[in-house]
Amino acid sequence: MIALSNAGMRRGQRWIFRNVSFDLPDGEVLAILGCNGRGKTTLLRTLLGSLGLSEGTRTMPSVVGYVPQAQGGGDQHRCLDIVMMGRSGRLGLFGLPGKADEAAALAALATVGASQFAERPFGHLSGGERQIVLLARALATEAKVLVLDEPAASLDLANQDLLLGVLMRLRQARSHTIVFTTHHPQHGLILADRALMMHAGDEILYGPTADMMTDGELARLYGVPFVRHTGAVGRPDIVSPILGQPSLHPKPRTGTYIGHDHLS
Ligand SMILES: Nc1ncnc2c1ncn2[C@@H]1O[C@H](COP(=O)(O)OP(=O)(O)OP(=O)(O)O)[C@@H](O)[C@H]1O
Repeated sequence: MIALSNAGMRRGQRWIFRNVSFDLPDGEVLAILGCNGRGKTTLLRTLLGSLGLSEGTRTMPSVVGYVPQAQGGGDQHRCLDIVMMGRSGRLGLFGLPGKADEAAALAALATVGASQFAERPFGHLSGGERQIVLLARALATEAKVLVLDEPAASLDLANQDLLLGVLMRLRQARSHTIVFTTHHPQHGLILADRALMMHAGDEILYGPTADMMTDGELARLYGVPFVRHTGAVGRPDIVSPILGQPSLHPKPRTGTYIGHDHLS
């Protein structure tokens, strides 16, 4: 089980989030939703332990597979090397990766459908391709908990489908406990057993996805009304068996980006 209890994180005088409590059973998937700047990445980083909590407690295993938001660099490293870095936690202090580690890294690349990238420099890949390779690195850790920060953010529809397919298979196998943040509500509906919704004013809702991610709650979260389609064949919005059921769309409206500066 992974958990936060009455967790809060403050930067200076400003609370980034407060009153966050959840306990996610082994093998389940949690989606974290909220508007830009609501504190999702900060929450993940406190869950990972790379940022300390200002209040409350966390329960996490020591080894976690982490997929960060889009990452640059890596011109000097083949994708295989990047994925092999996921093995470092399994090596001793001065240990060097061996054939078994290379085999595990190649298997992880195959799992995400990215074997063709093994010899290519990581820095030469597109943002979406890098995201897929970073998922392979997380799988290569053999950690039972995966934490993904907006994993589909820079992926085109085909690669979203690929990524969701991999995560769906992990979910079906119940082999991993998975936490991910997303701006795609339909990804939460497709994948997650539970949802944590970060509303304005430190209002946190947590529970089974079907109870949390209602049209009304989503509309309240994002400040836009939602229309839900449930798998009608031939609709232009139905793009794949995975992405298409169900799909959610904000009702068309005029206007531009809305900021959500909810914090004092
Ligand atoms: N190092 C920092 N110092 C001070 N404030 C920070 C720092 N990092 C993030 N913040 C602030 O914390 C708030 C939450 O940021 P965070 O990145 O966690 O939000 P988010 O929900 O992940 O946003 P997005 O959906 O846009 O990725 C933001 O207002 C941000 O400006």
